[in-house]
Amino acid sequence: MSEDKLLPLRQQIDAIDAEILALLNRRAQIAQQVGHVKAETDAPVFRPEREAQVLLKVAERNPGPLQGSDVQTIFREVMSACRALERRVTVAYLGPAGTFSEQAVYQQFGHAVESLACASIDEVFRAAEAGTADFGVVPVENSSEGVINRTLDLLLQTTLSISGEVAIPIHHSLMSKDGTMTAVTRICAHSQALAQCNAWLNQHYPNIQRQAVASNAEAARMASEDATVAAIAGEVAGKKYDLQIVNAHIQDDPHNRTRFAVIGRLQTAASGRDQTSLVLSVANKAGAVYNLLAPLAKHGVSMTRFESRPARMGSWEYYFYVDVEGHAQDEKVAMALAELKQSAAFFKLLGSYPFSH
Ligand SMILES: O=C(O)C(=O)C[C@]1(C(=O)O)C=C[C@@H](O)C=C1
Repeated sequence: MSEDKLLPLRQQIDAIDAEILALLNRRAQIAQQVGHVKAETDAPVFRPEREAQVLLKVAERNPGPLQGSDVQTIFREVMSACRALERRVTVAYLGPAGTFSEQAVYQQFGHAVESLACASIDEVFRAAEAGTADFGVVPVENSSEGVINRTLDLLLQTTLSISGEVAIPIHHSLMSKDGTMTAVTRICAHSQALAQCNAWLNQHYPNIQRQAVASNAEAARMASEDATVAAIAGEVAGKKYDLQIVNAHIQDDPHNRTRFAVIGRLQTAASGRDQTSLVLSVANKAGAVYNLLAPLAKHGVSMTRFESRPARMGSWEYYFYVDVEGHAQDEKVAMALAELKQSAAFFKLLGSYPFSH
């Protein structure tokens, strides 16, 4: 009988689990001591640069057979639980629960956090600015649909910094109460999700009405109460509202991803592999943008992202959202930024934080 063979293997697993448990609690005790040291100087509990270093190190050291990314998921939760012994941080996000924004919160902070669902991106900023939340998580850009304008506008005005970045794959599923489309007369989702699945919907359900609603989670809630509604949402939202999958992964771009910014009062220290975000504008004359960016090339700083937004002041002026490799305190980045600041009509450092791709 295979059970006879399983028993000794399970005994070995039990013994190893006891060792892991003892080690985890030893680690937690040290984290508590770290917490006391930090409390003496009112130092920040969440240290994104340190967590990024720990996660990088475990992936590098991992001998297998466990996959590096799975080991990182485990250690993210270990650090989250240890951090919660120091203090449980509160993180505001664009709700309701079950959205990809909530998933981004857990991807950055692990599950031992207090997550605070907000009704709008503005409210996430307000919660973090007012201190109701320690951090906020806001969507910045979707790989198929482009930038989230409201977030870019609010980053321009806020007193907060970007302290981290999370990119998560966005997989949409078509779901209904019974897992079929028999009774369905309406497909509901957030307008971005409808756009991201447009070609698939045209091909498979060209004659079913589509309706944009406030969020995919709201669509899932509607579908759970009404058999004539199907929702497009992530599977987390589907599970939350007990929906069945009609078709999984229906987004037109299989590599569809959304980047989220972690915003807070914290200025993240250098981790060794960092990125810096800034906003610039220049006077409207020929060659101005080219000249503006010259200091980056001069100091050998790579630009990883360049996005322009109209300044909305009547004239055709633009704000440029630029990401560069490195931390603002790295010597060559610091020199390049000082020169950029001198020549730009407007300069705002949004923050430096661990590189996450
Ligand atoms: O090293 C610290 O500063 C800690 O508080 C410990 C720890 C960890 O568990 O490793 C926990 C929280 C911080 O965000 C970083 C790391």
